[in-house]
Amino acid sequence: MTPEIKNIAVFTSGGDAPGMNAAVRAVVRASIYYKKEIFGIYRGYEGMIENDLVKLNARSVSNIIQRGGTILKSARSKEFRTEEGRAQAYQHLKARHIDALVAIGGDGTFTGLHKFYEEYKMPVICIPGTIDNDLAGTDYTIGYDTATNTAVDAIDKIRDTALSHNRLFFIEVMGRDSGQIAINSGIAGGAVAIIIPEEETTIDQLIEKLDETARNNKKSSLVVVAEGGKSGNALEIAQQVKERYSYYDTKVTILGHLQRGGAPTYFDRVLASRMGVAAIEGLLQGETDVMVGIQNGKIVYNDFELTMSKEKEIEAEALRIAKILAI
Ligand SMILES: Nc1ncnc2c1ncn2[C@@H]1O[C@H](COP(=O)(O)OP(=O)(O)OP(=O)(O)O)[C@@H](O)[C@H]1O
Ligand SMILES: O=P(O)(O)OC[C@H]1O[C@](O)(CO)[C@@H](O)[C@@H]1O
Ligand SMILES: [Mg+2]
Repeated sequence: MTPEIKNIAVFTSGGDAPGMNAAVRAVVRASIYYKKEIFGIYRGYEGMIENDLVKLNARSVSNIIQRGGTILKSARSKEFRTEEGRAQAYQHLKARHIDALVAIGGDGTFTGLHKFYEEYKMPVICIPGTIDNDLAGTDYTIGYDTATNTAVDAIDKIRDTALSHNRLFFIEVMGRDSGQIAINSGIAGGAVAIIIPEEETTIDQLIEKLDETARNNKKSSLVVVAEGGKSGNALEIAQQVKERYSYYDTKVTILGHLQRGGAPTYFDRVLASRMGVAAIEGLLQGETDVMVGIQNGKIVYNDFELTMSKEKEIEAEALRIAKILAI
């Protein structure tokens, strides 16, 4: 029989994402509801290795549901990738009588958590908190909705200038190796082309599309580019297009980290609240080495292999309509 869980620790890891605070709040309050002690680890795996944790109570998470970033801070820890680093983290957790972990982060965070579980068999559960929405097994990750809305807002503003000056803008959005933000901000922002890592778009194809729409009387255009695409980043793509196609005055805007900040949308707050409660309930029911997910509106628990063995696909429907609408 698995020993009873009494002391739980929660942390945020990888890139911060809007809604992480709402998830921390839900984890803390659900733990207290189920009469468990709850601790917060600062700076993700880095804080675990450095024994940087504090006991939390219901008031520790007051007034954070609406805030971007993460009150627990976040980090990318090189040391946790090593056996020695993870051993040190385990020693500290053991000394503090921590007997279960809730991680809020992306694919990297879940990978580290899985390794830790395999080595020490401490019950662990992951909540997907990343703007990238790049985890299979969940329709949405916390922060993705907010980040995509931020991108759309920026695209709308750039459109004003594109229209006023008859320009072609390449707008780079975030998503390490993932076109999720790009595809949906591109559709919502009315992009003429959306370049994503999951689908090859050659410079020839892009110029052909721009030319076709220009012949259709289009005077300005927006191209949304996901970072890390096969044809290069937005600057490189824009340069290649500029060299061969001079119809437009071409500009590039990289949205960067502004997509990670800001108040979470209602969607991310509710998602984070549901997932936070589900993480604690799952742990207490014996779920371990799993990620909480949401599929067709219902909470699910997916094991590590299932989550990581497949790439999250871009919906074929989204790709199809993006092309139909760009004429
Ligand atoms: N293979 C691994 N082994 C051990 N730990 C890992 C591994 N991969 C990642 N981690 C740990 O997880 C941390 C977070 O991973 P990463 O930086 O990839 O961000 P993420 O969780 O994927 O979030 P995001 O992509 O949104 O920034 C890493 O800094 C590292 O400490
Ligand atoms: O600059 P940082 O913090 O390393 O993060 C950049 C990466 O983090 C992400 O935003 C995910 O949080 C990726 O899309 C991006 O490549
Ligand atoms: Mg990641």
